[in-house]
Amino acid sequence: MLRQFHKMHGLGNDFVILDGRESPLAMTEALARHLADRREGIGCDQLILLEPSNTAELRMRIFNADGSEVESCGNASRCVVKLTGAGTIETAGGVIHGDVTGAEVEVSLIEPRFSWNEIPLAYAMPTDPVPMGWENLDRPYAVNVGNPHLVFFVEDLDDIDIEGLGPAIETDPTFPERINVNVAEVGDDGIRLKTFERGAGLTRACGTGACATAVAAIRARRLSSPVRVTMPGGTLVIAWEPGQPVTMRGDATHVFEGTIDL
Ligand SMILES: N[C@@H](CCC[C@H](N)C(=O)O)C(=O)O
Repeated sequence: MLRQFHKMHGLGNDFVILDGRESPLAMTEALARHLADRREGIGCDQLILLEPSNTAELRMRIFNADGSEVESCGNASRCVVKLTGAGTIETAGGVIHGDVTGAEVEVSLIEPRFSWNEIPLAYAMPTDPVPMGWENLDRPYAVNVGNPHLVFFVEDLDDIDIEGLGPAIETDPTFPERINVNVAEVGDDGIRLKTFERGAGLTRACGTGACATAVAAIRARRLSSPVRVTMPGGTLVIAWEPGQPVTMRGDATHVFEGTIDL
């Protein structure tokens, strides 16, 4: 069965996007993993499947490169807004609102959540910060912006072996649904950030990670909104006021389209 796909990225966080709105596609963990494979498939950090929605203009399902289906993806939602023109997108993590503003795309995610059972954590404990540590990373802030994030603030981002520490933190039993791991350095110009993504590893940028990190910094009164978050792939501008959804603005790039035999 031949299917058309689009390859897009947001700041180097890359996606294969399949449109199942008119001809449905039964996605499995194994098929998602195969398509995401950079040697034997097309290659991406996340596979995105578009489907019809009863509550928004379309539904977006998100599969990490390891095949796991997850709730939200900030960079992919900007790409889907750019590709389809949709102003509302249903995800398992809530409805996302989007708007193209010149070369950039702005999306508004859900109102962030902070309770231990909303992250979720395995046990009742504080989340601002979580009283835990892993080697030279400790006392992270836990934030759910549709998907679960930990945010570690450090003095020097370049001192941290995030690829070495990421897997143990992501899969720690404290996080029953695993977790995305963000390491952030606050500076005069905003935040420098690296994210070890659940199910995908170190990526060049993570939109929900940038949102969770900016929200944690604003809550801790280290910065005020809007916040520039610079990742290896580029910069996003994140805005948030307590009690409101968090918004993100940045590039979304179409790379190519093609056909694959499934
Ligand atoms: N790259 C994404 C987040 C993708 C999902 C994440 N790895 C998870 O498992 O929750 C983004 O731009 O937000």
